[in-house]
Amino acid sequence: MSIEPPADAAAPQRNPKAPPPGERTTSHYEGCRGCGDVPGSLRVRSWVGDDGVSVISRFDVLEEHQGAPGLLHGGMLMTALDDALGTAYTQVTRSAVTARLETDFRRPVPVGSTLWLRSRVDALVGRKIYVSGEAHLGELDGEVAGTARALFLEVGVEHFLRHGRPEDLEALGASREVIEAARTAR
Ligand SMILES: CCCCCCCCCCCC(=O)SCCNC(=O)CCNC(=O)[C@H](O)C(C)(C)COP(=O)(O)OP(=O)(O)OC[C@H]1O[C@@H](n2cnc3c(N)ncnc32)[C@H](O)[C@@H]1OP(=O)(O)O
Repeated sequence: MSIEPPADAAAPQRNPKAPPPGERTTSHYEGCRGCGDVPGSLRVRSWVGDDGVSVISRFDVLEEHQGAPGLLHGGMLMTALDDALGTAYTQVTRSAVTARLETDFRRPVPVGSTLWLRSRVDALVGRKIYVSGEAHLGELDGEVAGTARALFLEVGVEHFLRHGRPEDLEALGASREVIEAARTAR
């Protein structure tokens, strides 16, 4: 299935409720292994870019992220890119999940390096959010280590109620009534 946005797609507009340029974005979910502050998380941190739509993210590559000796695991890079792209869409629209993620691995990434990722929404068509990003070695205009394009699809809280574990919804601030309703519906 294609993730090429239609040529006539409207340019994405910044959500007026999104944080301003330069501000740190909040983790989209505290339990997230991409950006949450929990054991096993890649601890990707993101800030709103100067244009108010793109997002800059930082990923420090540690021992536990290795795939080949001394080098970052490709799946970890995909996780970081998924997370960064999944943060970029929050500048434009409400919750969404990754339907497709395409990644090109351009350079090996040594343990001990820092990756700086830049991501943005390219187009918004109905529920479809077309997002892309790059991971740069060492600095924001450093060598490109990987690139990604993704299609996210907007979903409502019912997606998480239907497919997730109701007890985890407490972390999202869902009320006891909502959680009980989710338990009953399963
Ligand atoms: C509370 C706050 C928490 C906020 C939490 C935020 C989470 C972000 C976390 C970081 C990112 C993640 O890890 S997210 C986790 C990983 N992803 C997932 O678990 C998603 C699993 N997949 C799904 O649940 C489903 O497949 C969906 C929701 C993605 C799509 O299902 P659907 O809603 O029924 O939509 P569907 O009818 O299939 O497709 C709608 C349109 O999109 C197109 N489409 C669908 N999939 C694809 C695809 N892979 N590639 C191309 N196109 C596609 C279809 O052709 C169709 O086009 P047309 O016919 O209309 O033209």
